[in-house]
Amino acid sequence: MAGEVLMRVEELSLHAGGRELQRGLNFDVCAGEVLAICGASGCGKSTLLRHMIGLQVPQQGRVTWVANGADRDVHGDDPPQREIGVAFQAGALWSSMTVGENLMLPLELYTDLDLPQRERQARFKLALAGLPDAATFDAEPAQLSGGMRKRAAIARALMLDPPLLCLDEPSAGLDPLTSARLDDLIVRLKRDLGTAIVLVTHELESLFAVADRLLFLDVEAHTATALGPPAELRDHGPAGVREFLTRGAAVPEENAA
Ligand SMILES: Nc1ncnc2c1ncn2[C@@H]1O[C@H](COP(=O)(O)OP(=O)(O)OP(=O)(O)O)[C@@H](O)[C@H]1O
Repeated sequence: MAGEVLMRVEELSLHAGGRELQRGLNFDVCAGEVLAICGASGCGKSTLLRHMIGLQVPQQGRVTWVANGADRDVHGDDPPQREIGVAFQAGALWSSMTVGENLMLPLELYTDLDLPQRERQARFKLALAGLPDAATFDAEPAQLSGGMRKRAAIARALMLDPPLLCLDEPSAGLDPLTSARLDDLIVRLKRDLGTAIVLVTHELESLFAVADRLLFLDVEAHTATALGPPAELRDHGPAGVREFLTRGAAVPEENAA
C-alpha cells in the first residue's frame, strides 16, 4: 500500500575504518516512494545503504523491516532478504554467467519455479528494465555497454519483486542521455510496480527528476540535517543543503520556484 512504512531507521550510527561518520539517523522508507540519499563525498551514503540492506551491522541503532505489521531486524535472525533488491555501484553481475543465468539465480535460490518459468520471468524483467532484445539474455555481461549492465543489474534486483529497491549511484560513469534513461526507468518502476526506491546519488538533475524525498547527510555535522522534498529543501532548507542543491546545475522548470 502506498505510504505504508516499509523500513524504519532509528538512532543509527555509521562507522567505517574506526571513525564515526554519522550518528542519530532517524527516518522511515515508505512504500512507493523514491528516497534519495545525498551529501558530500565521504559523508557515509554508501555505508548507510550497506546498513539498510543488512550488509553492515550497526554499532548503535536499529534498522527494522516493518511492512505488513512485521518487526524484523535487518541484522537479526530473519532478515528481509527477499524484500530488498540491491544493485550496487559497479552493477556487478557474475562474469562467469550469461545475463540470463545471472537473472535466474535468485529464482533458483529462493523459489520453486522450474527452468522455463525462470526463463520467462528473467526475459520479462529484462524487458521491464529496457533490455527487450532477446540476444541480451544469452550475452555475457562483458558484451554489454555500461548502461546496459546497470539495467541488467536492476533487472536482477527485481527478480523477486521486492517492495524496496536500493541503488548505489546508478548513473555513475554514464553519459547524460543514458543517465536520463535510467531516471526514466526509476520513475517507471515506481509508477508501474509501486516499488519503493532508495537511491544514493550525486547527480542533481537525476535527484530533481526522480526523488520524492531527500535525506541529506552532513559531512561536518556528522548527522542528517534535512529530510524532505528536494525542491522544498532547495528553496527553504538549511543553508548547507540549499548550497548543495544549487551548485550551478540546471534545475528542471517544473521544479523551479
Ligand atoms: N571498509 C572501510 N574501511 C575503512 N574506511 C572505509 C570503509 N568503507 C568506507 N570507508 C570510509 O568511510 C567514508 C565514507 O564512505 P562511503 O563510501 O560510505 O561515503 P560516500 O558518502 O558514499 O562517498 P562517495 O560519495 O565518495 O561515494 C570514506 O571516507 C571511506 O573512505
